[in-house]
Parts: sequence; structure tokens; C-alpha cells
Amino acid sequence: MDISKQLLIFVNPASGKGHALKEWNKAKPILDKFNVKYLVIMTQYQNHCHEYLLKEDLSNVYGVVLVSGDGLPHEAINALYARSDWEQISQSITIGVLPGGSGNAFAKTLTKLSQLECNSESCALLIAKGMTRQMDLILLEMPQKKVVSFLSLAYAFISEVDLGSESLRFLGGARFDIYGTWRALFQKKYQAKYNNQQMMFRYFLAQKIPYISDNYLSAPAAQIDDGLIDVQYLEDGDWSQLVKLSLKQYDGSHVEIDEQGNVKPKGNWKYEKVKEYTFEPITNCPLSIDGERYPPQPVKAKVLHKILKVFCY
Ligand SMILES: Nc1ncnc2c1ncn2[C@@H]1O[C@H](COP(=O)(O)OP(=O)(O)OP(=O)(O)O)[C@@H](O)[C@H]1O
Repeated sequence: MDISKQLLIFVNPASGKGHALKEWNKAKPILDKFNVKYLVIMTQYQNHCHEYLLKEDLSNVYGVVLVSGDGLPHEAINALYARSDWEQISQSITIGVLPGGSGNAFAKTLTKLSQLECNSESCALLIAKGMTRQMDLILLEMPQKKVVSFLSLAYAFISEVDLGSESLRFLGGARFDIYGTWRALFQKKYQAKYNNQQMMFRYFLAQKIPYISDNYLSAPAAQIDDGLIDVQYLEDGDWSQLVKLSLKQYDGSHVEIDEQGNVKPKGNWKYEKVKEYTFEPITNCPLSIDGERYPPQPVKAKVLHKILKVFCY
């Protein structure tokens, strides 16, 4: 890593409860103490960060830091991946995050792996110390678009909770608890094809990292660099199964892992580790990709192994 270059720090004033600037102010003294060079950009509008990273000369940049929820890293990583010089950028630029939004799964995962608390001071320390790891991304090919995902693709229950609770952003992370409880009580079923098999789903979630937000360890067997995607789903099943399982996702106890690291089967609840999959929604329910809304459409997913550098011990 060439620290004679600088970090680009994007602060999203519109994320979560609007606390991103406060979180940045907690991190700034730590970066200053370590004499880190940086340029701060307050994002002015949706896609500002994407436009900047797609077009600007990044030859003087060694890291991109997102102070926001999980939406801004999704935007940033996709902009970098879409550049013609991505191969070189994937070697020279490292991604860092500070938890400034309502869903901070990325910050939670990187701090947890580094055995740190998930807060802005820990994230700043990770960035200032400059240790990096290579992580996987998931390439999602859709009819009109290719997207890379660092977190998840959700349909049915999780997609409804993620996207349906957007108007409750002012509640911060509590939006998922409140809206999720309501949706678990009044469940819907959704038709889709998973690997060409048509099923009726109550729940479908494919993840790259173990957390889906700061306090939901939804895929405890997931690893950032194992070359695999953790897919969980619940077919039809009974109503109470989803209620019980969603309550246990706080600490990951809905999944039992044996000494070899394999997930033990649990009734109708399926947990598979795959290198690729296909998914085709049939019911009109949007897809949530890294927490962002995408119209229902067929998706081909495959892992891009160890393709992104992140600040992590
Ligand atoms: N100044 C701005 N005004 C409005 N939207 C913005 C602004 N800056 C960035 N955005 C957009 O805000 C969106 C949400 O980003 P982010 O993930 O940081 O917030 P969040 O509230 O935590 O969301 P999530 O719950 O998905 O984590 C992104 O799509 C980004 O483009």
C-alpha cells in the first residue's frame, strides 16, 4: 500500500438517522494522529459517489472510505468494478467503512473479524493501521445489468423487511426489528425458481458476509474469502418456523455448525454453500441486493474469489 497517496472519504449526510457526519468526527482525530492523508467529500445527491468514482482520476488514491450504511459501499464498489482500469484498481485501492447508516453489515463484519467493537473509532483504527485482506464479491448477471455484491441478495421476507422499512430510516437499526416483527406475524409466500426448481418461498437469502445488519448474524457460517455463497431458504413450511428462526438470527443460533464447520440440517430450513446459483422471481416482489432495490428479474450469481481489498486485521 502506497500511503504517500491519499484516502477518499465519502460522508453521506442522508444515511440512516443522519448521523454520518457525527461518526466521521469521531474517526477524524484517529486518522490525524496516524498522519493519514485524506480528502473528504460530502455526498450531495444519490449516486454522487458512483459518478465520482467512475470518472475521476484515482491514480493518487490508495483507499476509499464510506461513512454511511451499506448502500454507499454498494455504489462505490460497483463504480470501481465498472471502470476500464478495474484490474489495476483492485490491487491499488482498499475499501474501508464507518458505520453511519441504519444497516451497517459491512462495518460489523470487518470489525468482528478484527476482534474489535463495531464503532467508528475501531473502523478508523483499522483504516489508519492499513492492514488489508482480500475478500470475495458476488457477480450478479441480470438481463440488462451486471452488478457486484459484497453482502446479499434477498427475496421474500428479508427483501420485504429491508425495502419495506425504508420510510422508517429515522429509527436507525430498530427499523428492521419493528417492521420485521410485523412482517413475521403477517407472512406472505412468494413463487420463484432457485436453480431452475420452482418453489413457494417464505424466505430466501444469499449472503457473502455473515451479518445482514449490525445486530443480525444471519449467516454465521459465511466467510468473506472462502469462494462460496451462503444460501438459506424456507419453502412453504409452517408459519411459526419463520417466526422462531427470525428471532434467533440476532445471534446466529438458528444455525448449528459442527466441528468441521459444516452446517447441520434443521427441518425445512435449508442452508447451502454454493459457488454459483440461478434465481428467477415469479411473484412481483423486488430483489434487495446489498439492501438496494432492484426490480424482480432473473439473476445468475457466481463468486469472484478474493477480488476486493478491505481494511481488516
Ligand atoms: N446527499 C444525499 N441525498 C440523498 N441521498 C443520498 C445523498 N448522498 C448519498 N445518498 C444516497 O443514499 C443512499 C443510502 O445510503 P446508505 O446506505 O448510506 O444509507 P442507509 O440509510 O444506512 O441505508 P441502508 O439502510 O441501506 O444501510 C445511497 O443510494 C446514496 O446514493
